[in-house]
Amino acid sequence: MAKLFYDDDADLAVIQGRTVAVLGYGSQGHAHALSLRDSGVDVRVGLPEGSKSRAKAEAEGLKVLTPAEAVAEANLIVVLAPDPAQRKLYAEAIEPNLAEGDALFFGHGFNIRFGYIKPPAGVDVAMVAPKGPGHLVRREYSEGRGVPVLVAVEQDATGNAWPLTLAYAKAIGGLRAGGIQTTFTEETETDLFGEQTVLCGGVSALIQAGFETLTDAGYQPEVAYFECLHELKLIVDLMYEGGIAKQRWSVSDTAEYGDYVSGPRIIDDAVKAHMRDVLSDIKDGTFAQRFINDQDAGGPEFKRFREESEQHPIEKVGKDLRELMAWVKSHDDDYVEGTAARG
Ligand SMILES: NC(=O)C1=CN([C@@H]2O[C@H](COP(=O)(O)OP(=O)(O)OC[C@H]3O[C@@H](n4cnc5c(N)ncnc54)[C@H](OP(=O)(O)O)[C@@H]3O)[C@@H](O)[C@H]2O)C=CC1
Ligand SMILES: CC[C@](O)(C(C)=O)C(=O)O
Ligand SMILES: [Mg+2]
Ligand SMILES: [Mg+2]
Repeated sequence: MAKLFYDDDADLAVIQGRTVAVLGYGSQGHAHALSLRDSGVDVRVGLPEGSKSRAKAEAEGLKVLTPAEAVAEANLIVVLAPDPAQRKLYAEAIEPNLAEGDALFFGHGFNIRFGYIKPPAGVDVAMVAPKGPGHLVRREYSEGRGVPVLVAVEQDATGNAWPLTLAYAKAIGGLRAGGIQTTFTEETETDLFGEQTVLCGGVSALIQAGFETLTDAGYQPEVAYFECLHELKLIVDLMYEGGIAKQRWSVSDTAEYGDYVSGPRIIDDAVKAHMRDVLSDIKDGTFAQRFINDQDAGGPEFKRFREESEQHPIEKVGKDLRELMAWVKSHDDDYVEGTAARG
């Protein structure tokens, strides 16, 4: 049985006594910085000179410094810059400014698991990894709820790493939903597997394949969009509330019977064999090395994938249809559609 933690298992005072540097102010960084501050924690944000995010953090009244200055001031540093940027950030701004007894926190275990960052012996090394996108981490916290977290301690140099990790998890709302004790290895491998095969890669490919199958057969793209993408949210909401069983309770018997008959024809043993191959590439570092090599070269493969996927016909028909539904809107003011906007 997994070891679970809830709000009563943590004491906010443990982190309220710390000086925290949040490095990065993107999806997770803004959520952690704002919720830590709302939980009474002394926060500064570390961003390079010229960073586009500086104005956003300053507009929230947060103190913004360079990463090196923020680390030097802090005794708890949380690394929430993009994973491929963390190795250089660590070497240039974190390592030279780390002091004995500091705590180094992560939101994902990638750089520790694959050895791109090797912290010194005298610091606590821990992780609070939300199981949800950062914008939802903040939205849920603000509405009195929370997104579950995985918590791990890689190195307990001070003997205080666990109470500190749980206090951090509580401060961002994670223990309202529950924290599960794990290791950097388990979090990294399962997180990469989940996002590649199910949550992001698997679902996106499944939606596109369904849309293409219907439109290739002559059905209207608008119908295919509602069938394969829009309604997915409504179906997943039922799964979120009551598991797959609740979804099967609400849909028609026709749909439920078709689910049993055709689901295994789509997700068959060949798909599971591909999943095992993906897991193998994750565990032996093949995926990590490919990602880091591409990023070190300026991300040519990543940019090409992003541009190609944004040209898929489902994006155009979806944009047009969403504009006709006033309640279907982006909750995130800084989200702009299109590669050009994201840079
Ligand atoms: N996205 C998510 O929901 C989740 C992410 N995680 C993990 O959280 C961590 C952060 O990911 P995510 O929030 O997606 O990251 P983002 O891509 O959203 O981070 C972008 C932010 O980092 C800043 N940044 C870029 N380079 C540096 C640098 N060298 N020093 C300081 N800041 C920098 C950017 O500044 P600028 O605006 O100037 O570009 C921007 O503020 C990763 O470890 C990730 O795996 C874990 C769970 C979910
Ligand atoms: C599912 C993608 C994720 O792992 C997440 C939001 O949990 C990520 O890396 O962004
Ligand atoms: Mg994840
Ligand atoms: Mg992830």
